[in-house]
Amino acid sequence: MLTLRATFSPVAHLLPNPTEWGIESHVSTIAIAITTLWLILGSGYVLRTKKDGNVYDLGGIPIVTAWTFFTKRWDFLCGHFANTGGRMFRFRVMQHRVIALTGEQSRKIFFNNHSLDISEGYRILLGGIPNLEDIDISKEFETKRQEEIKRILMLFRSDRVAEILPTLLHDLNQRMLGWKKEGKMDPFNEVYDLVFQMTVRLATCRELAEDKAAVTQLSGHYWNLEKSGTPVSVLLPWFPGSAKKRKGKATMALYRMLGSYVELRRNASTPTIDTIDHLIGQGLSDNVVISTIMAVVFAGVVNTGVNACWLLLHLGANPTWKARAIEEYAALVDKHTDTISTEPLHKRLAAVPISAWENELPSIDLIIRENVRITTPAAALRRNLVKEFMVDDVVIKRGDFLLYSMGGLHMDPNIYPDPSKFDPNRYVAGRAEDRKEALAFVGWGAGRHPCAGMKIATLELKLILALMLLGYEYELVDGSGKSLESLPQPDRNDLHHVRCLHDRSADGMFRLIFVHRRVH
Ligand code: HEM
Repeated sequence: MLTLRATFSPVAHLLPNPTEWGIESHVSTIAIAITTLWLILGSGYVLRTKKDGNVYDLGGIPIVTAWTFFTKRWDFLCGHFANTGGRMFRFRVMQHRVIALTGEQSRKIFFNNHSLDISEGYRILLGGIPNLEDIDISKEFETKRQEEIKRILMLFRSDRVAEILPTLLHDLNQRMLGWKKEGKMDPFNEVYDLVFQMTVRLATCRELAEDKAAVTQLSGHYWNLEKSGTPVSVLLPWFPGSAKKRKGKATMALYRMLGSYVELRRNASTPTIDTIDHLIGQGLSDNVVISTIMAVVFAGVVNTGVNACWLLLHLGANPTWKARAIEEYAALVDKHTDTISTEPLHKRLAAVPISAWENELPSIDLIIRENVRITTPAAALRRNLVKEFMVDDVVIKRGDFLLYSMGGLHMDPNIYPDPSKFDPNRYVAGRAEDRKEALAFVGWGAGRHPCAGMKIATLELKLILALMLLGYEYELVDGSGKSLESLPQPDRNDLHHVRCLHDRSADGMFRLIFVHRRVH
């Protein structure tokens, strides 16, 4: 008679035979326990973290080891660098090998090596950016990256930005009027909305930017896509789960929506200075126009949103720097506009020339630099697409992925003492902490891929800050309305919003909100 033992499982022969239930079953149970323990200890030994020359191979079952890389990236990097004594380490994301670099020499290679591709790194390891294969027109979208970067730089040339400046300020003012004269707000929602509005104005056309419902709809598709990079969708990209479907749907919805505005502008009788018209005017196909808009939106919204929020938070918690910033803005307005003007603030700010915004706000430049340092996300990603090379005697094969923890660099106490402290004076002559090592500050990228939006993002931040500091009084309070004693740290695992650590207190209320009162 066949029993349960008649299977091909290697542990099946250890299973108790129901007909022999009794003393023998105890023996078998013990045998199972011993085998399981042996398997756990054995696999733990085989899969343990091992040093191989100058690099550590992370142990464990690859999918399990890599899981927190997707769910808690900051903790993943800090934890493994702590365990390896700050040395380079390797792990697997499915079939891919990922090497986490550290140190000055590796950093120089990471940011400068010509074999390393930036798009592939983010496309495969991040997932939450539009994968144009999802809408099956990838070939048409394969425009060369360099051409795209050139187009983006051209879009934000000073003369174009000067023309659009009054409209940007008008948009911000309109949105801020929605906050009422005084009240409370969650900066991580409201300030993000300001940034999204500016991005739409900068990247598309008037018909879209001035239709609030359409901007909200676009923002919904954007966030659906941004958040679709779940561990399952990245680790198992072929798995037809809800994240994959959501991503495909959001990509299609974004593409269709932007496409309808490109068509609208293509059929318009008179061209305007708006971005879509500018791109159409260069003879580009609809798909290239749409991919350029998407590149601007995806490169810009999160980074600029995070920085706009945290600038206001840091200044809210640092009265000395806030007072200095207000003084600098007031001097700018006095110098460039009519001092007895009764025009509303946003109109007076619109009269300040771009060159003054760029060159006459030195303290605010320090404040922004410090803010970018503290909020820089966990890691930059690359893929070696060309030929094998070495980093610190470790072979980087063709196809390998590399990551560099920009956040770790910016929080390194050997470079930036007391790194969590908001201290814009770190950069002034005499201290110059950001020059202690090569590329010690990478908040705007470095080497082969510096941020193509640095100038426009800095201007956006300065505009929001000017309207908030000159137009409002605000303070930071907790959910029960009490002034905050100290500013919580940014949650660097939260790649989308970088909200505060422990954002909600035990009673579910936000730990941090703004109480604001409009004064101008
Ligand atoms: C405060 C806001 C911003 C910050 C802190 C920021 C930061 C960065 C950083 C650190 C990189 C380098 C990433 C890497 O090396 O892997 C980068 C690249 C880039 N950024 Fe920004 N960025 C901001 C806003 C923007 C905006 C508004 C745009 C769009 C106009 C933009 C466009 C780009 C592009 C296109 C690249 C890639 C450049 C290349 O591939 O060569 N960024 N940014």
